[in-house]
Amino acid sequence: MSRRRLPFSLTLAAGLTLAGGLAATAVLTVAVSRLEYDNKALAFEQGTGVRVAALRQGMDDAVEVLNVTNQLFTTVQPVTRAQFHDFTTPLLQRNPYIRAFNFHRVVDAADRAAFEADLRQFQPDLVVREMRGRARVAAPARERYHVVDYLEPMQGNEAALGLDVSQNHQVMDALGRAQASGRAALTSLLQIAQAPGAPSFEVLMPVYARGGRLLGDTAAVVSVPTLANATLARAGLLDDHSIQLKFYAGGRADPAHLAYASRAVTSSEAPVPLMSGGYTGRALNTFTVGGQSWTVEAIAAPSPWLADHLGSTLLLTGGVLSTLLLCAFVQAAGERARKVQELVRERTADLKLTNQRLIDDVLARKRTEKALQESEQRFRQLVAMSSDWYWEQDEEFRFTHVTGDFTEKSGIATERVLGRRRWDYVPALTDTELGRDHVATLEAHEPFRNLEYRVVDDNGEERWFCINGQPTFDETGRFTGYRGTGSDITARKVTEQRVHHVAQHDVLTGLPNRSLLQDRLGQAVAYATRSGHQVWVMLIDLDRFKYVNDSMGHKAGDVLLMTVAARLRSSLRDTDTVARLSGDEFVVILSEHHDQPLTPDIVQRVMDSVAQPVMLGTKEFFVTCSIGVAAFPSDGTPSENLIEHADIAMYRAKKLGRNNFQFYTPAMNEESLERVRIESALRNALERNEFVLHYQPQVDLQTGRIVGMEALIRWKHPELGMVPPSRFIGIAEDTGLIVPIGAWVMRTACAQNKAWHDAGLGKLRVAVNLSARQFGAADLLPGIEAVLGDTGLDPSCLELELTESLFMSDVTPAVELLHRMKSLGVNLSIDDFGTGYSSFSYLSRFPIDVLKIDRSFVNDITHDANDAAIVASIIALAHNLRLSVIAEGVETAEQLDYLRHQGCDEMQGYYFSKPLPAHEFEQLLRQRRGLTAPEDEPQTAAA
Ligand SMILES: Nc1nc2c(ncn2[C@@H]2O[C@H](COP(=O)(O)O[C@H]3[C@@H](O)[C@H](n4cnc5c(=O)[nH]c(N)nc54)O[C@@H]3COP(=O)(O)O)[C@@H](O)[C@H]2O)c(=O)[nH]1
Repeated sequence: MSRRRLPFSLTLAAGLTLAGGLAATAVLTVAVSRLEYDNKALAFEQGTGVRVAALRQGMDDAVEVLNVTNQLFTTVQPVTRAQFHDFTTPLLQRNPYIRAFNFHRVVDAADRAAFEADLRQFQPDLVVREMRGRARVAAPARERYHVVDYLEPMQGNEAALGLDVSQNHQVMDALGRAQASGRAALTSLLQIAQAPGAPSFEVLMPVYARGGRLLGDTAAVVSVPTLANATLARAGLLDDHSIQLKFYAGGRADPAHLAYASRAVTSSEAPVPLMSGGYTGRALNTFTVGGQSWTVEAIAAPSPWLADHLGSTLLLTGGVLSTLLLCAFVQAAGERARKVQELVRERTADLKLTNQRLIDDVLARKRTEKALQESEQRFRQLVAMSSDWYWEQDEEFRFTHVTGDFTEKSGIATERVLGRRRWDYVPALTDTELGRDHVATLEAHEPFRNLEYRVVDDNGEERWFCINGQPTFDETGRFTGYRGTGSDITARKVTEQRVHHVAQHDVLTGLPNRSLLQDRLGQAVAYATRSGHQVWVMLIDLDRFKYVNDSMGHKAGDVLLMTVAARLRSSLRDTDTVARLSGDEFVVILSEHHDQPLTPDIVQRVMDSVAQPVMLGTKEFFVTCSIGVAAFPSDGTPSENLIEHADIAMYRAKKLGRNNFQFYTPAMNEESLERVRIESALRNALERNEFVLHYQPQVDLQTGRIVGMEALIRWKHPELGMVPPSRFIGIAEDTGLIVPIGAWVMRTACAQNKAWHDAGLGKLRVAVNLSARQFGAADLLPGIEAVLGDTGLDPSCLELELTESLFMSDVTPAVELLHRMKSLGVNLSIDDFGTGYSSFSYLSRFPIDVLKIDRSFVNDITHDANDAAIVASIIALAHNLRLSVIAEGVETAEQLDYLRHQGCDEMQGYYFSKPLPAHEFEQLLRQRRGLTAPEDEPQTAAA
């Protein structure tokens, strides 16, 4: 069998079987189909012949009946009406297709009247008539008439009585033919007056008198459909519709002369279209009766295709199915053969491959054995060279072998190990989760990697080992123990511990850093939650540390921090945590124990320990701190906010003058939030141009004239509204924002003053507040110089207001700085004088020009003798030192009066005017308003 394949995986043999089978089926089907057609044609031909013969017989029978009737007139002369009736009545009953028998009598013109009179016994007024169109009219006078005289049956045929047919060509033509042939003759199809629409013909035979004279003729009116149905019924074919018959008068199938048509198969009886297409035969037969030709058209009724081709269809179906089955069988047989061949081929290839592999395996095994020997040798050499050792254990995890240099590498004698389990000589292993996991791993016979544990070696020194192990099994799969390697990782561990310590501790002080602090805080909170005890978090911030750092150098700052760290540590219990958060900020975690309750004394103790004098170089230095305390859970602080709340409390402590401690309260949080809000808005205020300056006049008490003004900043915030300086100056100082803001104030105030000078409004002096941060800024002097240079303001018209606190820490550098400022030509004044240290000694060393008496003293001079005395003393002191004095916060005439009497030089206060926007202040100048002279009091010009 060929192995070639046809498309769609059909084998060639199956393809040939399919093609041959289908071809044979086709040939046989065509042959059988042809036979079926021939049978059908023969049956049609026979059926047609039977039907034509039956019809012809019917016609002949009709002629014969007429011949019988005509015999009556030949035999009996004259025949009476009654005789005619008696003779024809049984004939009519036997032959229902005969509609009527007639006797056409020949009537001469002379006999017409008598004839008509005779007829009137049947119908009154009857005359000889003829057909004109569809109407019957009296026949006109003619030589001879051919009138219907006897008529049977009369009933239903009355219309024909007395009818002259001499003008009817068909009747007269048939009569002529009958006379000529001596045999009955047929008319063609007639329309009968009494039955219009029913195709009929007449068969006629002449009647002669004994002398040979024509008396008339006998006629039978025959209904063709009745005749045809009767004859077909007689032949048993009336209900057989396999052939439709059409019966025409004449020699051809002319529809105009159709006399009869048998019933055709209706549409409901027709075969369904899919099955239609059977035999379609048609045949024409012509015969002559009574001298008249008749044509019969036979049409085979449509029949289902399947009925006509049942045999061939079955043959085709059977042939195709058999072919397909045979084809499938051949295909399956072919497939099976092919698979067997493929299998044989694959098996052969597999065998070859297996064989090759066996050969390769043998070679590989030899190579492996050799490599193993080499590897073993290398391994021994490597182990000897490396810092690792190799070990083996039995199925009970007892050491059975360690490499020779184990003791040298591990510091442990082999006797301490062999025959024992690992945890026998490292008992701590079973006390830890790591050790317990390890034992579980061994019992599960699973490999393990990088197990690190601590060992004490034979010299009592702590070492760290790292081991890896692999379970071993014999050839039956039984567990036989473990083997693996070990190494001494002590050096790495020490380094790791160092790194870990560094990562969690502050390098300078050695205290825990922020990261470790968080761990400890978590533990403390967990303990407090479990035990129901308190945890206090203290945030400690050194007061004025920045000053030490800036003025004495970072080394001094570091010494201070280390000293404070040591003091904090020693003032607390070992169980408390002291951590350095950042810079000069420390955090202490105090955990309460049932025998050691937490009290504010502990906080005070911490403060006291910090406040001890510190030697920085050769100088003794006093440092204080501010402490905020947050308590968990008593003050409601969530654990994650403890440091934050301690910070808020610490800030409050700072605000309250430093060197004190505060416990956190929720109200502080509000302040803190407000502070955060202000702080974030403040950062953008300058660039958004939200600041303006107001100017408050300073008035000479002798002349009553405005001699200067203090520039006071105002912040117009789009949402917060007008924010007073008391709400943001402190924050600006803390955040350092005061430096750029202060620079803006100085530049704006100088520019404005110069503009008023240029406008001819007097050579006024403008006072600008200088904050601590500005005072400490490195670019203070160049900044002032630049402003004066840029605005062109005379330096003597600028006054810088400083507070005493700026010089309190270390006077010497402050004096130097003031001298350098003074050398620029500006005026210097001490603001809020009397509220700070007010050390008279430094006043003599400072190059200042003005003392500004704080408004808290001025406020009470009229009803507090002390304040009045202080104010008088300040004025006297200033004058002694050749300083000018200005009193601020003057609100009443009484205050003004007292100040004047004490010789105060100038005043500033609501009594004369509140701080005013620039344009309003300018109006004041233009109006040249001033205080009235002392003798003219009360004054006139409060704003
Ligand atoms: N570093 C800077 N500090 C500034 C600047 N502008 C203002 N400030 C400081 O803010 C504090 C509050 O100032 P302010 O609300 O403007 O109050 C000043 C006057 O309005 C007020 N004053 C003046 N006369 C009277 C009075 O008769 N009665 C009364 N109750 N208050 C009065 O005193 C404030 C001026 O004080 P002082 O500076 O001490 O002369 C305040 O400390 C400002 O210093 C700035 O630009 N930079």
